[in-house]
Amino acid sequence: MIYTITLNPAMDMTVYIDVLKKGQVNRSHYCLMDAGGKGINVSKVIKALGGQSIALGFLGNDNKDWFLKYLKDMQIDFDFIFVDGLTRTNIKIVETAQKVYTDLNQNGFEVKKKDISLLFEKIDRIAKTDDIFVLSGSLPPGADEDVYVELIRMLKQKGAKVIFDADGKALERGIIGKPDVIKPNIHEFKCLFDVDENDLNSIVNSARKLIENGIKKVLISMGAKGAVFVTENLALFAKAAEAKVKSTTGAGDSMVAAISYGLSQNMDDISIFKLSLACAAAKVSKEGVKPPEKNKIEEFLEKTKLERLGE
Ligand SMILES: Nc1ncnc2c1ncn2[C@@H]1O[C@H](COP(=O)(O)OP(=O)(O)O)[C@@H](O)[C@H]1O
Ligand SMILES: O=P(O)(O)OC[C@H]1O[C@](O)(COP(=O)(O)O)[C@@H](O)[C@@H]1O
Repeated sequence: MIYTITLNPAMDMTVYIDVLKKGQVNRSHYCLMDAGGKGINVSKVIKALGGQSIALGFLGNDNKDWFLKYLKDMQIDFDFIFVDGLTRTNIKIVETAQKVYTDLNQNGFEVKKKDISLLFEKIDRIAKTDDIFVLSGSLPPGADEDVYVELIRMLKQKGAKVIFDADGKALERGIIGKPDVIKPNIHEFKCLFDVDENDLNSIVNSARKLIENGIKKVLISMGAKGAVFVTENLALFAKAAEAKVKSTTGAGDSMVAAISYGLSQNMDDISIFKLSLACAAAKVSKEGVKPPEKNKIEEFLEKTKLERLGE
């Protein structure tokens, strides 16, 4: 089974506006609301691919009804721990004139020690050998910065596979637990290594250091510039597919969904990378944080071209 863990979910409000004028009253001509947060988006795209996952993590008690209905309508299974307060609302501003995408993410509800204990107990109870766990997104206030490394160690001890996607300190600490796969975007990767984002070889060399330390696969996404995938035996690059971009939110999560689905289907690394690129391209073609359709993913899959690096 694939489990996604979202410790800091979000209601994503995507606001479409021609141009955002700072310091003025702005009026949006179109607005969409989606249940989001990294693992939740991963679960949505796994569903679109025809797979199954269970969404775990925390959810705020005060606005849980809307969130749960959204997931039920999408036929996504979940088993959350409810905490005091509201699940945050994250605002995604799409400026249609210049195609500028701006995110305004909140901190989120505060979790208590007892919430964290319940999470560890639940995961300890659930996790079995060969399960796939996706751990992704920011840590909510109150969560110790070592929560991810501890979860990863526990899951690996049980023989589960771990895919990890986080930012800043959470990423820095989390990789100490040696997750099987990580998917930083280039900005997150640059917090780990001082690389020149235009020099693909320097990115590959740095990713190899993580592989030497026990991480098996590293996918570095680079927005509109494409992505690099490094494993023990491979280093690949692909340009981003030409897509009519309607929202970039959830593009990275779609790649994580493709990796977890691919691993669950025993796909080889090349197929996993291609599927990641196709899912991301199909996602950016959708408005708000709606998951892509399977036929769109398949269309992009046919067009995906890879280049080998470092040979
Ligand atoms: N503006 C864009 N145009 C085309 N593809 C994009 C665009 N933004 C993202 N993508 C695709 O989505 C992938 C993930 O996007 P990225 O922004 O790097 O991840 P994250 O959402 O984690 O920050 C990219 O590698 C690319 O394939
Ligand atoms: O937990 P964080 O880092 O604040 O990120 C949460 C945000 O990221 C998203 O999961 C989108 O992530 P990506 O664009 O990186 O795929 C949103 O749904 C959510 O608002």
